[in-house]
Amino acid sequence: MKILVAGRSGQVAQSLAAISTPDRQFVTLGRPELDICDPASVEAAIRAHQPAALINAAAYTAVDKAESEPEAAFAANETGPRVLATAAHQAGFPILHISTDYVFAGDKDGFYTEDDPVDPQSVYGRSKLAGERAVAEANPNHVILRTAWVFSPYGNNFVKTMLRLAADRDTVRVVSDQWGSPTYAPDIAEGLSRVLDKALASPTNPSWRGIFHMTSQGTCTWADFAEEIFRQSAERGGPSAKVERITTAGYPTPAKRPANSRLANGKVEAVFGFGLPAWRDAASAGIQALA
Ligand SMILES: NC(=O)C1=CN([C@@H]2O[C@H](COP(=O)(O)OP(=O)(O)OC[C@H]3O[C@@H](n4cnc5c(N)ncnc54)[C@H](O)[C@@H]3O)[C@@H](O)[C@H]2O)C=CC1
Repeated sequence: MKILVAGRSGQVAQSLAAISTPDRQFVTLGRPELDICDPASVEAAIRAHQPAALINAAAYTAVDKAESEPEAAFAANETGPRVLATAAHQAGFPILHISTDYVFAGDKDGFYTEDDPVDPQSVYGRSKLAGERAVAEANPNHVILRTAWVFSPYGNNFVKTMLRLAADRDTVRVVSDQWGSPTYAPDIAEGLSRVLDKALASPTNPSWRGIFHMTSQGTCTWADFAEEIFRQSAERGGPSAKVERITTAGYPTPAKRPANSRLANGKVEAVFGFGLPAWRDAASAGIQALA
């Protein structure tokens, strides 16, 4: 069985490609042959591969750059998901779509559930929220999985940045007033595959449709995450640095980040019967893969 994955070079797309088996082949496609904003290229990919489902792992993820490029962000994060969901609906199969903690304002005291009101504070967050709505409108057969703080052996991410910085400095300044769950893209890929099991086995069951939160277990600040990365890296003889804890105000960025990105995972556990590993175990797997 083939599963079409939009986005070939991204962290989640490459993690899906890595767990392909002869029984479940994740066919990852990206530009130029598959542009999610171009209906003709999406329809051609579906005709060529005859997949059983579609996963959208493509997105515009440059959070700060999005503030000055809203059209590009909305094209990839709203138009593209609508094109994919429409094509999947016409072909009669489900779409799994990935979204983000940035749909929330980040000012809640406690974990965000799927029922909490959204209130994105950045262009990226607004474009991702528009994408969630576009997918839900275009294809009732959808699962939208919101995740956060993604890292992996692939592409650019926080773990790689910390290890690179530690290679040539003693101290790294990291914000310590934003909370979330560092989530390992290979764990997201396993989670998507578990979701697919149910979605494909009982395609008419409405309980698996809708929005779900899926992050690592446990929460921390970016500074905590950096300290754990350096502790584990040092244990393996890799680069390490001291973390200087700073506030968000001390590290101004064009896009506002949610102070609280803690997502409650109870719904995905109840409906799909799994949870992702704890973030420290995820960090360990990531550092081992990079070593
Ligand atoms: N990176 C993170 O920390 C987080 C990511 N997410 C979401 O997770 C999903 C996967 O993220 P990552 O794997 O980290 O993203 P990534 O930035 O590593 O990969 C995105 C991929 O999409 C491709 N792409 C962009 N526009 C395209 C188009 N028009 N046609 C085809 N491909 C296109 C890019 O070339 C890139 O390969 C995204 O939906 C993202 O919004 C959610 C929360 C946090």
